[in-house]
Amino acid sequence: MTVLWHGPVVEAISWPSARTLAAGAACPLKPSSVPLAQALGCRLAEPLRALVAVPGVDVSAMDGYAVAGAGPWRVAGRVLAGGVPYGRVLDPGEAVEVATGAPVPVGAEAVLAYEHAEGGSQVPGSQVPGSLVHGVVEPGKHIRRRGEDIPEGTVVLGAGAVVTPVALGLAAGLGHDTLLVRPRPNVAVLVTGDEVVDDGLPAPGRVRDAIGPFLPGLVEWAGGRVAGRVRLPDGSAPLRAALDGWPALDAAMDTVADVVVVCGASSRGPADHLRAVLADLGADVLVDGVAVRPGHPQLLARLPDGRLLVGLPGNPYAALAAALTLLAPILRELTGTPAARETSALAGAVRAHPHDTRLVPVRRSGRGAVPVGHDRPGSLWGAALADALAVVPPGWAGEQVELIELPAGV
Ligand SMILES: Nc1nc2c(c(=O)[nH]1)N[C@H]1C(S)=C(S)[C@@H](COP(=O)(O)OP(=O)(O)OC[C@H]3O[C@@H](n4cnc5c(N)ncnc54)[C@H](O)[C@@H]3O)O[C@H]1N2
Ligand code: MOO
Repeated sequence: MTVLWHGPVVEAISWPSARTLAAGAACPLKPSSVPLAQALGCRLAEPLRALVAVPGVDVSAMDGYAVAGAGPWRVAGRVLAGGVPYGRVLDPGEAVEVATGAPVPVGAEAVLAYEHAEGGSQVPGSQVPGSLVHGVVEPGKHIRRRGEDIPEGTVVLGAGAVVTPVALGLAAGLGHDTLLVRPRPNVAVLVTGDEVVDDGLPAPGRVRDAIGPFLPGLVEWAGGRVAGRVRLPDGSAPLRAALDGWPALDAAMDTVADVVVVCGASSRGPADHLRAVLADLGADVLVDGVAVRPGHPQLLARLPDGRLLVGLPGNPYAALAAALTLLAPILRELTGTPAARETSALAGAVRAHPHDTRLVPVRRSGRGAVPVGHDRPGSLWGAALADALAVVPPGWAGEQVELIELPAGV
């Protein structure tokens, strides 16, 4: 809740300084070894190597006959993928019926696919041993040699690569059960405000929580995960209890939070208790107000145990702007993710602020970034229409602007 402020005015830092300071306040989390499925979306903390060669032995690439020497070939046996390998060296003039992926016998020089063989059985796999097959083969045809796709020990992905669904499949194929990754930072979310309700139509004087619902997706997109969300009534005691009782918060989330986010209570009214509680706890306030619109009353503090706290304003669009200014750079730094920078011309009328950076919702187009409007601090409408926020510096005179990407849907 915001009420009139009668205290001293604190100088807000510039928007670029706030973002740099936030990134600088975090250090990459210690790498940890996790089962494959849990590594999805994380970044590799070490290069991914092939623990085995692919294929692991010489195998057939086709269903047919592994043959030695010139034809015709007398069929001497059959090997299926996963079956018992053929026990002896194939002599010239001999063939072994093989399935795709089955190891070819030592001595085999090529594989004759069923459809190119004559004299063999019309029903694959039902070849009468001792019968003759005819055909034309090129040396080495349809045999995948050991290590031909990926030699053992090869680095297939570098440290820092994102573990995508495909990378998980690759890692499994190369024999990995676990991966050493930068873990996803755990974020605890505290939503304050007596007027804030979680479901249904808000009664007069109430508002629906519009910040709690966008944070999990935003946090995930920036490399972290929301490990728990706690609703707090207004007042310093509940906030103090939640932050002072951080171990209790960890226990409630069943994990250790790396970052805590407080929604609302960030402004300067006597009823906005975050600063007082932080002072009381002995926290080190690193950012206290940023010269940006919207999102002015955002806050970054280091708690006495070293963990970081981000204070987001209660107005939802202001909260989004603040989350992209302070929270996203912290999460990227914790996961060792380099920041991507994009610039664009602005295709539409935008008025710069004399002192503050403006974050303007835009849609990228061939003509440049087009402002979509509907950008009042209390409304997420414009940001929902947009795919990026344009960073319009104070006094901007029409030059290219930086774009901050907005989290896309999945
Ligand atoms: N005297 C001053 N007053 C205000 C200043 C200032 O510098 N001096 N800054 C204004 C700005 S800018 C913002 S933004 C807000 C931030 O206020 P708080 O962070 O303290 O948040 P509240 O006062 O609790 O709420 C503001 C507004 O947002 C609504 N709200 C709160 N939480 C949620 C939520 N989870 N989902 C949706 N809407 C929420 C709340 O009902 C209020 O309408 O302070 C200005 N005042
Ligand atoms: O953070 Mo406030 O938007 O700047 O309304």
